Amino acid sequence: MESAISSPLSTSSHMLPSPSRSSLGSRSHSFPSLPNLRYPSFKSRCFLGIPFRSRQTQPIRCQSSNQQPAKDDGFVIEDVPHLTDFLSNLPSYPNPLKQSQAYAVVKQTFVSTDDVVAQKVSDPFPRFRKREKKVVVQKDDPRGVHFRRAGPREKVYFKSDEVRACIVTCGGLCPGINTVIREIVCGLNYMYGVEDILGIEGGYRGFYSKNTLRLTPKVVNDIHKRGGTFLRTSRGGHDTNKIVDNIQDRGINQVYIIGGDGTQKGAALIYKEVEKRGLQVAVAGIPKTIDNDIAVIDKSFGFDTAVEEAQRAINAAHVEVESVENGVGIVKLMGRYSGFIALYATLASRDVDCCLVPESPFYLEGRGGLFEFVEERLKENGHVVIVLAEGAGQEYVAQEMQAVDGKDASGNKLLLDVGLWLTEKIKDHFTKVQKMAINTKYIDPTYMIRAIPSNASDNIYCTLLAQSAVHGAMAGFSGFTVGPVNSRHAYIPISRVTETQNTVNLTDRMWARLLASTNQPSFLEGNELHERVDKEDVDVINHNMRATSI
Ligand SMILES: Nc1ncnc2c1ncn2[C@@H]1O[C@H](COP(=O)(O)OP(=O)(O)OP(=O)(O)O)[C@@H](O)[C@H]1O
Ligand SMILES: O=P(O)(O)OC[C@H]1O[C@](O)(CO)[C@@H](O)[C@@H]1O
Ligand SMILES: [Mg+2]
Repeated sequence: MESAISSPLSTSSHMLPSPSRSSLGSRSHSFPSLPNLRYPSFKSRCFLGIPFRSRQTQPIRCQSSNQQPAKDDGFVIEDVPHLTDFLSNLPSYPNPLKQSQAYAVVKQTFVSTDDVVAQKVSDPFPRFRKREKKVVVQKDDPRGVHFRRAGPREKVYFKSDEVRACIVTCGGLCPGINTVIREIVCGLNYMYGVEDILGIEGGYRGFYSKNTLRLTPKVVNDIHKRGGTFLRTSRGGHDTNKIVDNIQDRGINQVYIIGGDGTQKGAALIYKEVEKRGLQVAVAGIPKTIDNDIAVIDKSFGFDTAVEEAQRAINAAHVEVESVENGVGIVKLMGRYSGFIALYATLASRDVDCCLVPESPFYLEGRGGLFEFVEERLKENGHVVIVLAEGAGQEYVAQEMQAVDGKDASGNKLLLDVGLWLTEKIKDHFTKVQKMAINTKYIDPTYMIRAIPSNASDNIYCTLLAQSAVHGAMAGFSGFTVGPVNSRHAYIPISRVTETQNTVNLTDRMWARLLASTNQPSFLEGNELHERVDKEDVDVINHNMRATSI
């Protein structure tokens, strides 16, 4: 029973009416406080009698009498909220999947409520223990941070015919959004018999400024073959109260939110407001970003597709510069604060001579600088291809352009065109300083790598994400994000995926692999430019770039 972990779940056969503004908004709810169950909770939940411990807190003993004595073995679970945390009498029902033909022959239809996913798979005593490292673990397993494993539960907290779900997509595009939309609709309908699914158009602002779309498996049948988002998207416009008012007004009780870090922050606020109002509304986040910078999860959907599409741009640059004398190809790829697309596209291609990412400051002049490297490669091969992430070298461009600090509607800093800047710099240097004729080709495929449908593996990944989100919402979890951790899908507290961003770790083997593959300079030793942008400056710049006005 789920309650072993989190809550005294009632199995009464009565269902609370679907929340509507009139039934819930006007009442003031005082739900009994459950001292060891509430969210943000990490403070005092128990797992098999062992208290969960957050990264920040010390273990706290569980108060219920039937729990085993606490043992501090460093096992930590970062759990997600459950509707029963604040709706203690919420009835549950047997999961209709039991009757579904899809799961009829599955050995273990339901995820064991004790299953958690280890954030890091590392055996602290590999020499002494003769056992396999496991990703999904149960009791007596090693210390470390764990998340609740995603998947269908034996009990659900919604009657299928009382579900009114909605889906919204926010932020920039990403291959696979339509697949996620499709699979949420089909998953709800085929697995749980849900028929009432609404599409919120045009991002968060669509909740309060647009009519909804009715989504059925038939309506979404083909959308995965198209790029973009069937529901359209926007930046800005997050107004928590207006959104939750609208959720209440429309009687929506499951909200699926597809979007990046900003969107997930918005989802956390929606969940908090829903909890404050005591609504039986499951809020599920599906993380999306082309930049692959979402913390905790292994990889974000659409990333592989984008890397694949980037090959075409790199290939074009290579063909162009190979065909002329002293050809210098420059390809700018997306990646605001993290250079994953540039890194992986470079590693995949083998035609790239040098990859520049925001995480690794580079410099142009002097020993070990980019100009020297370009010159060497031109002498050696007659051509050179540089791939750079759009966020790379922003500080240098800003210094020279004295640009005004522009922001988009969500408060994200608008980037300067580093590709154009670098092209001009290289041109200038070789023509004026080196007196050497070069042939530059600048390719900026920015939107082309994200405005396409997802490839086969991303499609499968999107399906898993969507189904995991549906299982989680039906099981009564809320305020969670879903995603693979160590290749197993898990329910992750939203704050864990928004508190930091994944960036390319320069001390990691992957960056070393790239350096080894391109044989480019690491730019660790620098001249004037490098010295000017010391670590402190880079930190300040990064901080400023991350700052949003919301
Ligand atoms: N801190 C925040 N709190 C509440 N809402 C936010 C916050 N940051 C962003 N949002 C809202 O989330 C939506 C999307 O945010 P944003 O434009 O930053 O894209 P994103 O979700 O980060 O996706 P990506 O950056 O990958 O394109 C916008 O509607 C914005 O208003
Ligand atoms: O031009 P738009 O649509 O605001 O999106 C651009 C940004 O969105 C992203 O794709 C995702 O954050 C970035 O890489 C890029 O800078
Ligand atoms: Mg973002």
